[in-house]
Amino acid sequence: EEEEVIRLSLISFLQKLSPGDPKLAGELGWTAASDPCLGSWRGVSCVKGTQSVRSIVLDSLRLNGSIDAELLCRPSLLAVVSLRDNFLAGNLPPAIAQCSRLTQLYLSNNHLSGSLPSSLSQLHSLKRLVISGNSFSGELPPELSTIPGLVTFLADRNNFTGPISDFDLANLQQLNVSFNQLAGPLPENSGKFDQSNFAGNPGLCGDPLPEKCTPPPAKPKPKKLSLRKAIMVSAYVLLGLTFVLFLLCKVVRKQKKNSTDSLPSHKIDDKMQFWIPRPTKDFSISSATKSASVMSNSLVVLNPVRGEDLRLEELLRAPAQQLGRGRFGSLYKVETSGGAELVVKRIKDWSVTKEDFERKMEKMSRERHPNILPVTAFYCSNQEKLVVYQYQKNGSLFTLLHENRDGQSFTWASRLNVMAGVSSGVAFLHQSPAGGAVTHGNLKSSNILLSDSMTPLISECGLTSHNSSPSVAGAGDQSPPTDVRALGIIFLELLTGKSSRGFDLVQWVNSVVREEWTVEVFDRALLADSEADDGSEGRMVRLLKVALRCIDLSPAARPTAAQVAAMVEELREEEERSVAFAGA
Ligand SMILES: Nc1ncnc2c1ncn2[C@@H]1O[C@H](COP(=O)(O)OP(=O)(O)OP(=O)(O)O)[C@@H](O)[C@H]1O
Repeated sequence: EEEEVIRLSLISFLQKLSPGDPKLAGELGWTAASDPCLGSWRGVSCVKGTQSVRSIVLDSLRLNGSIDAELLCRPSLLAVVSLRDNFLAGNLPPAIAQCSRLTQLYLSNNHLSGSLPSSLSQLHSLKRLVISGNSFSGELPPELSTIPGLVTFLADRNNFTGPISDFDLANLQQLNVSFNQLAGPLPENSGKFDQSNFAGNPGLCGDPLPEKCTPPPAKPKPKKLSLRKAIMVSAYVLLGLTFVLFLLCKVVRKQKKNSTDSLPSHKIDDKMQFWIPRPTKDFSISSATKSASVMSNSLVVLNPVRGEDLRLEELLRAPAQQLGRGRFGSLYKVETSGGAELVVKRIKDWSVTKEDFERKMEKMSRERHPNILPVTAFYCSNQEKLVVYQYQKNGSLFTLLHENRDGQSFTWASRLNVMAGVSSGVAFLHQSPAGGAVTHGNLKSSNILLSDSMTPLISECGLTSHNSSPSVAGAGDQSPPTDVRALGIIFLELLTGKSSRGFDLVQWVNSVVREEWTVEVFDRALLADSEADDGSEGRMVRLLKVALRCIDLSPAARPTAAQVAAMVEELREEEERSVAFAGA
């Protein structure tokens, strides 16, 4: 009964959010006949193992209606509501206080107006309230700051007026009230925030703003003058913004052009083709055929594939599909006549000698680690260096994060497992006991593959030279701290859900963190993850800090991969304990 009431309430809530689009509920799978907790309701997740809705995330859906809080608050354990980047209008109804378990409320970038209901202060569990970019007006209710657990309050770009001197900032970790019409002295403790969080309020004064509050109030100026000033300031701001926008457009256009220029070969060609069809000076099909018997003897099989007698000749003749052409050569998917699916990396332009290469491959075959993709076989002559791996049908971490179209969610716990696995694999490479460390040199999310059981496997280990001699091309790139930096970027991709291809992820994360908007960097999918409890968010922030240390500009300041692995493992164990505890 109760469940049905909740279902119908939520459907009506959604209908009121999108009055112009009656089909939306159906499109999102919100039907009275289906269960919100069985995964068919998009944007809804439930408390693990229960029928209780925990979060509702309906960002960027062009919703243009209004919020009916009474309908929204029916599920008694509702903790997260996110309706960002829509066109919602009307006010935030006082009945929002009925969502008594609410911890996070995100309403930024809508057209909401009216004053904030003071009943918000009854939300004792509220931790984050984000209402930036709306048209809210009136005073900020000071009671809001008495919610003990409130750590984030972002209300920039609204029309709030009046004083905020009664605000208690002791517990707040993130605050932004910039670009409103607030006035008067700033509250105590404001100095712990950057002044940009108060900017754009001409009437505010006191630390950290440059305007001092001490001088007696100046004679009130005639209204006309201040209006003129305001118009002038707005004109300047508008002019500035237009200029910045213009620059941004240019940069984006340039980046787009660069990325298409430099990566045409990443397009996967579906046509099956013979994979060494082009006769080259040193190596042609005819020369390959002529010496095939010699060559088949020299394919070194390190990890036999069951039921297959792998021979070079067959590899060369098998139909192949080019998967990519990267910095270190081309990659082909090959299917043998016995049905084995393999990939062959054909290494090009590589300065390492045949002996070095063989030594490296054999060393890699002795050193096994659960997160390192083993080399199946390799071939090495003066003209060709080939490395054969098993094809991993679950693809790479890059694909899973950035090209996963079937909406299957990549949970916080699995991301944490990937981070633990990858850092442990890199630490192993760097410390490998069997004579000399190996640096990867080309670590990135497309080189992390996922096994059948979704275990992360680092591919292409030992393919780059770790010789630090400056005479080796690109050797400057190849040091353990460079791998650690790459590890940091992979962590950032996992935490933000954003790709670092054609996008300066590091710069973006740094800018968001500098503005003290830390939580805004996280992937929204993580927000909706029903298994991620309140403690998980703290662990996300700690991992973000680990990632930021990994990408420190000074290589000497970065932690070692082993230290990273230990930190991640600790967080992973904590997460497991908390899930076990919650389930108990
Ligand atoms: N063993 C494998 N199984 C399945 N897919 C793979 C395997 N190895 C690589 N891939 C995928 O094939 C694609 C092409 O790989 P390739 O190594 O050529 O590209 P890259 O990683 O971008 O370049 P590079 O490593 O040379 O810098 C990538 O998306 C990669 O994730």
